[in-house]
Amino acid sequence: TRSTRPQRLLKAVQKNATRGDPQSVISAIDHFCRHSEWAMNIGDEKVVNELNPEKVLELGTYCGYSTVRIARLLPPGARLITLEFNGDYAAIARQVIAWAGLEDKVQLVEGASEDWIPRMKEHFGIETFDLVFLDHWKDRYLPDTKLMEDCGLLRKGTVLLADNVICPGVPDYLQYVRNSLSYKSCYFKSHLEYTKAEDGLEKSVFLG
Ligand SMILES: C[S@@+](CC[C@H](N)C(=O)[O-])C[C@H]1O[C@@H](n2cnc3c(N)ncnc32)[C@H](O)[C@@H]1O
Ligand SMILES: O=C(c1ccccc1)c1ccc(O)c(O)c1[N+](=O)[O-]
Ligand SMILES: [Mg+2]
Repeated sequence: TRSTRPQRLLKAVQKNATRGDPQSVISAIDHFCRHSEWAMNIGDEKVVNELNPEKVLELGTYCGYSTVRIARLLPPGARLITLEFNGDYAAIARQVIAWAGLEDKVQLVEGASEDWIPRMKEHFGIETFDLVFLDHWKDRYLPDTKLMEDCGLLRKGTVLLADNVICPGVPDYLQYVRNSLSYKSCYFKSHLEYTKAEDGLEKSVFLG
């Protein structure tokens, strides 16, 4: 049977990237997406860098591209937990993360955000997160944000970084973080990965 796009993306990484070199993994995936097949990775243009998080939560792993982008910048001891409920994607992502040599910084959990957000404390010993990257199905951004609030996982200063707030768009989430007195929100205009369509990231700081 025909291979899947994530399988072809992984082959491109194993062919073109150097084991243990996260930047070469990122470049190999960007090249694959520009010249072979578009894929829904955040891409190389939508970037916010001034963060120095110790505890990061990523919602939506897919093939692990953004996982590698974030984890490669984490200092020793810092860690990223990434949630992916599609088993096929999770299997590919594990191999991409391993190829980048970042297994020690990343915990990939195969499961749904709504099931695992309430278990962060008892299962991972995480009290609060410094950074949450929202990039899973767009109808989950708002309910999962409220769930994280209810579970006490956000502290004064926690940064929520949301992809695709314009394309495909997340109107209910945007309205919430931009109008809630509990967040200071700002928009980083960019483009939908590997295209000229407008998109951008919304950075929202939880005020407690
Ligand atoms: C856009 S892709 C993630 C892209 C990745 N963050 C990157 O930039 O490389 C969205 C992923 O979220 C996963 N997903 C969607 N809803 C989810 C949920 N509620 N819990 C866990 N994973 C979810 C999908 O299976 C898909 O792999
Ligand atoms: O929803 C799509 C989508 C819709 C239609 C076809 C392909 C992808 C998408 C597009 C760009 C993204 O950065 C992204 O995170 C997603 N997503 O699925 O979460
Ligand atoms: Mg996205």
